[in-house]
Amino acid sequence: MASNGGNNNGEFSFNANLGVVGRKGLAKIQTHKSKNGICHDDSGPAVKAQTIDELHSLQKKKSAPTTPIKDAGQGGAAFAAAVAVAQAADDVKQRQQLQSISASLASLTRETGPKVVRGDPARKASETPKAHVGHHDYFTPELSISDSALKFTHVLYNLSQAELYEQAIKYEYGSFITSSGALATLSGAKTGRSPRDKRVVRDETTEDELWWGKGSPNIEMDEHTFLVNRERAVDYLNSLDKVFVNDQFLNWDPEHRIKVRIVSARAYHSLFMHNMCIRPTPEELEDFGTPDFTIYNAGMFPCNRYTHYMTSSTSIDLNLSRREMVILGTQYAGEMKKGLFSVMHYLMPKRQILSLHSGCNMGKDGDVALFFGLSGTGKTTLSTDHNRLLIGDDEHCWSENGVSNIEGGCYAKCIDLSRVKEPDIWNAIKFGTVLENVVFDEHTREVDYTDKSVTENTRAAYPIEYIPNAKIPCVGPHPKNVILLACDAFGVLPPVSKLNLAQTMYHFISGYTALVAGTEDGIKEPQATFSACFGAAFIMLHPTKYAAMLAEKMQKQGATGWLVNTGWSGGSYGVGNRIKLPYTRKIIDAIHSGCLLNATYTTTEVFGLEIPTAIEGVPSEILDPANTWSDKAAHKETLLKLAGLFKKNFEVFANYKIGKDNKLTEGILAAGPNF
Ligand SMILES: Nc1ncnc2c1ncn2[C@@H]1O[C@H](COP(=O)(O)OP(=O)(O)OP(=O)(O)O)[C@@H](O)[C@H]1O
Ligand SMILES: O=C([O-])CC(=O)C(=O)O
Ligand SMILES: [Ca+2]
Ligand SMILES: [Mn+2]
Repeated sequence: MASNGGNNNGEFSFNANLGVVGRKGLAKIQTHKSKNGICHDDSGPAVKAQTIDELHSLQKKKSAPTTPIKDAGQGGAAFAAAVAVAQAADDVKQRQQLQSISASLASLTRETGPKVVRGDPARKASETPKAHVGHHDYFTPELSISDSALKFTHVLYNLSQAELYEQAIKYEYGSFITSSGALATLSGAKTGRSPRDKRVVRDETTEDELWWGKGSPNIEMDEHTFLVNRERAVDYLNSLDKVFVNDQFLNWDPEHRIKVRIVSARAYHSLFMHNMCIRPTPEELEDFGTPDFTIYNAGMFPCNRYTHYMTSSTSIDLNLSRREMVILGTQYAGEMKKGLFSVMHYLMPKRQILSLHSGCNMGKDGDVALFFGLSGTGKTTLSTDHNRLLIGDDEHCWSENGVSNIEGGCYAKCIDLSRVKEPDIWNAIKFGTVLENVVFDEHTREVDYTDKSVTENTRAAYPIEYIPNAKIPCVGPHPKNVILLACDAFGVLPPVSKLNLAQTMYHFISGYTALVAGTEDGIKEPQATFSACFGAAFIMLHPTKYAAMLAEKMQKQGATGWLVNTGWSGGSYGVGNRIKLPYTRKIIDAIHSGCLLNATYTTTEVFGLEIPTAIEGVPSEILDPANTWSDKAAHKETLLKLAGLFKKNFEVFANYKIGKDNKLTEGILAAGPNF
């Protein structure tokens, strides 16, 4: 620098002699003239465009037509005619699609739905491929009697992951691409579900069918209030520049597939559901028709606190007869996933199919295992097993045909995620995956999975095929093993126990887990949670209905029940430690292989659980918790305390009949702790 521009003082200056800046202004730059005297910037071939806009329009080609062109003969005229027919059919279908979306978005008090247009309102006219400007690109209802009906609603319909990334990054505050290619998003003020804001319309039908009252997750609301909230959500969505619409499926069993439509305000929500529901093929989408169920997700837009029943600014409202759900005042995407799960908990039992809050995988020989458990107990972690085929991680159906996954994706907890311990989940966090509420380095975009700054409930939502050994289609034969997972922070339940049918039912109905409450200081006592059927927040009928179905199916198929404690060992939280994941995996391996079925067992006091004396790869002394506590008196005291909590919880079920005869009921009541 100093040699060609510096002066003696080390300051920077221009030297006029160098010809860069002259006193009379800029010096002329000499260019080499070519033979004909015309100057060229480059020597490559020219682009086939006259303008910048035209150049950009060349970048994207129209997606392949989804209607297969049949009878396309060799002759040019015949081919052209076939193309025209196919295009006309395409036009009709696309117009029907838009009409259906307009109907979904219709206000119930106005005559017609909004005018809907396909595509991003920000899309430049010049970017619109010519072929797209057919009459199917928009849908205008006949009547326009209000200002809101005059406005167009832009619909971003079943966008791809890449398109949704662009939408999120351009328009949604808090969206970033992480170093592994996942989309990091923030779910806003809510980083978990709001069960106390979930309401169900109580009408003549649901009055008798559903479980109401103490212990039930179904908080009632009336039809009118539902319609008020529905109108609020629909008006909000129609007031936006654009809405996202996903048309997808639930349930891999083709006989019992449900068509769902999700209307949402955020690309994050659309991408989440794209990953979590079953993705239709282009052909299936063309013939989608009218959805069986529709979600209106208004996200951050709150409910009106002056509306009857509203006790916060969040409301998640389910109307089974209208087959609709409205979400107001929460952006937590899990509400959509679990809202649809509630719907399945209503629809499937009506068809004699059992809906299950469980993970599911299958061995190479076709042996299927279910993993029940409350949030954080290990359904996703343990069903994702490199040696087995993953059928699904969270929601399944058990029918006469066997098992089927309800979803098309997985939703893994990410807190303290380790590449070594959970390699398949780690590798699934790549392009297309939604990463909720994680913290990352501002420069490298490297995620720090140990960071709980936003929440402890950090999550990754990815399509199931991101797990290399996913079983696609996600169906399997009848289960051989039914594993009940409990994360016992009291540290008194054995790492594994073999259950008889009555015990399996007892623990299924109890639905126990105990986690350490939150991350607040000073909490030393684990908090026991009992959630019937390991998913009380999602069931719609009385727990005994699901329990009776499970008992019947397990009995018929000869499935074995197991209770696995993925929680504490060697003392309660604070003294002991969480059982090492590799040990739990060894225990699960022994269940799958059949080894554990033929092991030697002893029976524990109080809970009367059968525990094995040895398992390959697991230190034998940890198999009986009584051995691992140094303070024996504290162990006995804690054991009795937990047994008391079980007993108290089960009192409400004592008056219910389970199954066809009373034998099962009596057996189940006797299968609990004895002290
Ligand atoms: N011994 C263990 N067994 C299973 N999981 C363990 C164990 N020790 C630690 N963990 C951790 O516990 C968590 C289990 O979470 P997981 O996502 O599997 O829960 P889940 O049952 O699928 O819950 P949800 O229904 O909320 O999705 C994971 O973060 C896992 O790493
Ligand atoms: O629903 C959620 O947000 C997470 C989940 O899977 C559960 O709680 O069972
Ligand atoms: Ca899970
Ligand atoms: Mn779950």
